[in-house]
Amino acid sequence: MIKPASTPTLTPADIARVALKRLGEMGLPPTPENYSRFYNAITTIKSASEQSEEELKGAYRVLFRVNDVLDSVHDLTHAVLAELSRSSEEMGTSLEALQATDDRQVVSGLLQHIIDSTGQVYSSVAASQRDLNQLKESMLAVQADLAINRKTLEQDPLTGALNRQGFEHVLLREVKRAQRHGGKLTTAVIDLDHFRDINDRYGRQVGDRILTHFSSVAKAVLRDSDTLVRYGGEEFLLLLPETDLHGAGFLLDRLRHVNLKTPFFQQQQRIEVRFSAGLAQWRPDENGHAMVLRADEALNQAKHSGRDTVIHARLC
Ligand SMILES: Nc1nc2c(ncn2[C@@H]2O[C@H](COP(=O)(O)OP(=O)(O)OP(=O)(O)O)[C@@H](O)[C@H]2O)c(=O)[nH]1
Repeated sequence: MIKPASTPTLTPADIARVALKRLGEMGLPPTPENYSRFYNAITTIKSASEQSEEELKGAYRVLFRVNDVLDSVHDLTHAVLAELSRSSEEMGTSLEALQATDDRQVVSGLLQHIIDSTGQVYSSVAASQRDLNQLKESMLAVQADLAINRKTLEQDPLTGALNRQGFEHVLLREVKRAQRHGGKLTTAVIDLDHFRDINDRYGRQVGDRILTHFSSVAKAVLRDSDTLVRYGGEEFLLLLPETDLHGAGFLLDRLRHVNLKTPFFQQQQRIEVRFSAGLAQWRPDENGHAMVLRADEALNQAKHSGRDTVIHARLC
């Protein structure tokens, strides 16, 4: 069931409430320092200190390889230029000598020398072209590594959905796009209901598989242009370009319907998971994070009004 949110705008107290909820989820005491850490977590890209050792190792491996390839390109172009300059000097000297003599034998010797020099330049450029082709292949391999690294950095390993860091990029891109084209953009923050009970009853491993199952169901109802994010433990976020509140409400109804029709089964036992959600449509006077906070606040209201429901944050 869809109900309008009762509070049209977010007050600082609303933001603080959302912040405190996030701090609680992270197990942090609500000190001012932690409050700003929360804010950073939601508004900025993960800092290097928060990246895992593996992520950093991968990033450094790629950087070293890029460095090696660039060094090789530098050495190669330097060698080609030196060779060209030497040959051009030699040919210049031969030409001068050619102009200064009428002796057929000397002319013939000088012409042969020019032909040899041209041949050397040709083979050295041909060798450099082969080397450059090899370097191009190395660069393509580095590019593939970068794509894998980026995936590792921006994807949630459990569900394959985007993580928060990946979401930051998509959010920025989609808000810019909506600004440029006067387009619509809506976000949904979705939280599975009573997930603690599921973990307690069936164990955390089953809980993990239910999270993966839910994200597959969500992916199945989304359009290619929509984005699914694992926003927190049992919390997901949808970013829906070219969609208004009405369309997003329709989509969440479909998600609810498909989710109930395709429950998770554990040893032939049906485990039904329901969800609450908050929806907010981007306003031209706000940034993407403000929209997400409004959706988060609407989600809070959905939880307080008994769960298994979707609340729309007011557009104005
Ligand atoms: N299995 C599993 N559980 C997780 C993961 N991340 C968070 N959780 C669990 O999700 C539960 C969230 O509990 P609560 O914040 O109390 O929320 P809830 O039980 O869903 O209750 P409401 O949101 O109020 O409906 C906790 O038990 C977390 O341990 C995860 O990656 N895997």
